[in-house]
Amino acid sequence: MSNGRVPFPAGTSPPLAALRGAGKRYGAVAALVDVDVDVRAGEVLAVLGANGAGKSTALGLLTGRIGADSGRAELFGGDPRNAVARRGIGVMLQETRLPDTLRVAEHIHLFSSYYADPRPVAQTLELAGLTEIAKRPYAALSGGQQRRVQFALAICGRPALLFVDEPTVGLDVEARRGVWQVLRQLRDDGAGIVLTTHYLEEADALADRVVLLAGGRVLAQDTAAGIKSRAASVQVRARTTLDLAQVAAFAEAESVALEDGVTRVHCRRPEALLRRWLAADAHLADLDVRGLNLEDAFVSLTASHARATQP
Ligand SMILES: Nc1ncnc2c1ncn2[C@@H]1O[C@H](COP(=O)(O)OP(=O)(O)OP(=O)(O)O)[C@@H](O)[C@H]1O
Repeated sequence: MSNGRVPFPAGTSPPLAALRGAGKRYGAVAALVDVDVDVRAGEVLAVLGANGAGKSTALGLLTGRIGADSGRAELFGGDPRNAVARRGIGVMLQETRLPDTLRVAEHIHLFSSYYADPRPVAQTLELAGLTEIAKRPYAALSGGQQRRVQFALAICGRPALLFVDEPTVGLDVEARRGVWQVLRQLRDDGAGIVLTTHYLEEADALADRVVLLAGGRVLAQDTAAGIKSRAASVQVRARTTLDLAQVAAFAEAESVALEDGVTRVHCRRPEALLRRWLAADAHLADLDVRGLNLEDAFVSLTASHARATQP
């Protein structure tokens, strides 16, 4: 265990940060409604949801950037708006403006100086894959390289709790895998990590737990495997002469989509669906039935939520 933190048996450590019945409105928009979430040491919590679901608002409350209208946010047992509590966190936001003229290593030196026990700068550079470009001015970096600098600034202080908002957008495959590896290493060293991402493959690869938000509410909070099992359990794909509306009208169909000429249906009772589909289409072809990955589960759960909340 590094960083001098005391290990707790899994599931028993007090949360590093939490939302307790938290709500936030922007005028008529309820960005978050009665949200309960916590994140513990040694886990990656992925906060998932469609655009506008409330992910950034949840991160804003947990990091003290915005205040809750109802309920509360906690950081290390205190108020996240307290600057002392915030010293224990590292944050990588979606958009960050940094002085263009400073060089990569200078940025990291400067940020490290804000923390009580920062990592050696050379180690931060190495972890973020920046060693070769440490002397380059920030303005001379590509978008992906600038994103890696922002990641370096979030981890340079050895934070007990790290917030990373879409950390791998714009990164090439190798850099993305590098960030995943560092996040896993920090988690294994005992840090808590809150990750938001639209790459569900990324959440599947990294998350110990997933919070799925829709319309500002928690739709599901579970392990990735648990989320998958809550969703419709099977995906059926086939080429069909029926149009999408005809397939969507099948009683068993939870959600339907057309991709490259293949119709995809999420359902709980594939046998019943198939009997109906085969009876309706004598030319059904290229049939494929399989379990859901996290992306399929996300689509299925959010589609059921949207149907349930339609006026
Ligand atoms: N400063 C603001 N003023 C007004 N409305 C806001 C503000 N910030 C967020 N909202 C609204 O609150 C809701 C939740 O927004 P939020 O940014 O938390 O969603 P998100 O899940 O992070 O979305 P995305 O995936 O697009 O980043 C949205 O309807 C958004 O338009």
